[in-house]
Amino acid sequence: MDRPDLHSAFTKINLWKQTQFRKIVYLDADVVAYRAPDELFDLPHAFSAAPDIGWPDLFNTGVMVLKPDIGEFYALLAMAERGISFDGADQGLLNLHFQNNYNRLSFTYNVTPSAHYQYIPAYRHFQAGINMVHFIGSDKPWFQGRDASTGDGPFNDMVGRWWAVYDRHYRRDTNRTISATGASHAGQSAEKVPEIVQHFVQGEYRPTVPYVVSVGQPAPDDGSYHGQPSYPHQNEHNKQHHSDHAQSHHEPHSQHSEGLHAQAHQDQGHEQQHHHEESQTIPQQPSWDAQREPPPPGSRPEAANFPAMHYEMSSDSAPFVPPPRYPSPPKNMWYEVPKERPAPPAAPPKAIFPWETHRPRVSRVFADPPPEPEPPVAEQLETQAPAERNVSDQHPPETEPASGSSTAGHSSQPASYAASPGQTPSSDAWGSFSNAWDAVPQIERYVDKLQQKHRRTKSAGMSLGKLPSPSVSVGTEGNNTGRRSSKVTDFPGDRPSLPVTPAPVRRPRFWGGSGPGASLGAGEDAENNELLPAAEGVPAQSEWDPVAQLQKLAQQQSELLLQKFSGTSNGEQIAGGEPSTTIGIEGKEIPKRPLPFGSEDAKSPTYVAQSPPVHSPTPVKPESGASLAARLQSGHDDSIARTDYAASTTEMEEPSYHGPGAAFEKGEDYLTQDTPALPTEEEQDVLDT
Ligand SMILES: O=c1ccn([C@@H]2O[C@H](COP(=O)(O)OP(=O)(O)O[C@H]3O[C@H](CO)[C@@H](O)[C@H](O)[C@H]3O)[C@@H](O)[C@H]2O)c(=O)[nH]1
Ligand SMILES: [Mn+2]
Repeated sequence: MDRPDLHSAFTKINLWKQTQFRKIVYLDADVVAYRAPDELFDLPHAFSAAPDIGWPDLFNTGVMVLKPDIGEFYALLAMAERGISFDGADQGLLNLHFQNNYNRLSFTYNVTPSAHYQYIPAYRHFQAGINMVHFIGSDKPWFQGRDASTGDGPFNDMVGRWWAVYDRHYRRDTNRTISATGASHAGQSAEKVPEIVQHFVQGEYRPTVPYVVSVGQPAPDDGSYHGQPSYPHQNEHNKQHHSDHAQSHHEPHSQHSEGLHAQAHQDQGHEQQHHHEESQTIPQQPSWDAQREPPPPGSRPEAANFPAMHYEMSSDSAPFVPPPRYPSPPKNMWYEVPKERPAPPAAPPKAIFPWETHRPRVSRVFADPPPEPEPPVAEQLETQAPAERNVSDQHPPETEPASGSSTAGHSSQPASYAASPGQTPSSDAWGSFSNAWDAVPQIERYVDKLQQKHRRTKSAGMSLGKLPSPSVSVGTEGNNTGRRSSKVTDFPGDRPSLPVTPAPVRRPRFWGGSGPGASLGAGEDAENNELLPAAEGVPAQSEWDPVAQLQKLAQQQSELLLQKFSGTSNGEQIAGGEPSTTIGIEGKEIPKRPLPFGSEDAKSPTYVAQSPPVHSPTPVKPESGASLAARLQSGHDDSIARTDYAASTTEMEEPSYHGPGAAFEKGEDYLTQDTPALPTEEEQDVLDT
């Protein structure tokens, strides 16, 4: 940050080893307290801090409430020794350590003004509740001098408060007469401002603007600062300040019941307590200008209802003597030093399917998309993976293989497309766009011929483009048998009228896995279905009992097949290069075998009984919502990822603890394996020598 002045900021971690204290409220030296934030000591949290204005996901380390903890200390020390901090100072270190596991304090405990503060309405809204102000950055008020921050605005308001505190403690008008009644300051003038103060408060001792004696402002008798500035420009400043702060500096809980009388609150002399230097005005009442008039007769005593808390600066002049030694790290302490930067995003997943690496480049653009996509080119077909073919009856032709493509090689021309009449776009589709080929009569004739052929094929009851039955795939694409055979809802003939594909859903693995019985009605289709809209007329998922439907289908299929294949053997020939299409289909009946062990009573997770309420999916293995959620989030568990959570009403439990790491999970033990503890001091000595 180019802040060499922060060279010692890491020493803040010593706060955590002050275990003689139950709780520490730490304030940066550049914090000014508008009131004493006593309540912070009662926070139950181990660590609290307020958001940082520069990056509000972070906390600012200028105000911290912490429970000293020797374990935390050694953890922080381990980081500090490695220089782990994204800003080179304590804020970068502590934010890495506590990350999001901190109790967020209200911003009013660490209001960090800046000269370019944008959110003035918020400041105006909340300013009455400000507890502490923190002058972050290198431009501290004492370097800038009091002339640097005059005028209206939140920043100058707050800088003015800092000077008010400064003046109360250090103002010595040695060579300046502040007012006509300056004689009352004679006693003070004799005192010397400590050199160190003069050194730091450069703005005060090397003023850029000559001070002008102000006449006519009565100086307070006790010499304390009463918000009545002594210099003309300060007067200006404070008048604005005054009006800005109307009704703004009441101590939040104090009752000003006698509000009928505007009051000038006497400052209590301690900045931590009450800064009612400004005359308070109650807006609905005619205001009394404390600077010009005496208090109205009969007004109540000023500040009569203020709490009588009193804070003294410590008068203990004994220097701090650290204890001879601090406790060693706790036994079995396990601490994983957090990574300074988040891990770089994982590389894109490795390509599995051929089309991921050989994706054809899109070269044609149509102004209006045709009703049906253009036919695929042969090269594309050859790279189609079998898994995609399973849904050839649902995918647009673009991603759909022609059946002929399985006999790869002869399909490097449009003919291969036409060999799949099932996918020939309608003539309407062709009419909606044109290309150079349309003018070539030979091509037109060729297409006509194909279409005739297609019609014949159709009438013969064979749909060439459809997926073969399980046994077919054995004959055509041996290595893909497993995948293709999982499809039981494809029929060599017309599709049955039964609704077989309900609204697209994800299905869990246990329903559709690779086991022989489990392949019924699931498999890859579920994934592919996701991309597709629900078909019209298809029943809602909730009404669809796959077990019943599949049995019905199995029966219908056998009947259908028996019917078809008893008479139309030429269907195979028309199939164009797939002579084995029907072999094995006959007599192939989906057996009524039992469901896989353990899932006998299982309903499809997407099947919902007709009676409310809706139930969540029934996993094979019962699992708590929280761990489900965790696995779901991690994205590692495929079976979870495929579960239909949209239908689930399971309440996801929020983890109750966000500790720094798994080893610190609440209620759990440390990792079973011991990580070597930090060396003891004796060991360190040996190591050092
Ligand atoms: O010579 C020094 C310098 C700093 N400090 C102490 O260290 C604190 C931090 O320095 P400061 O100048 O206040 O830093 P900020 O400008 O407030 O910068 C931000 O960044 C710092 C480094 O991360 C954090 O310590 C601060 O809390 C955070 O507000 C000071 O308040 C002092 O308490 C000293 O005691 N002596
Ligand atoms: Mn600071």
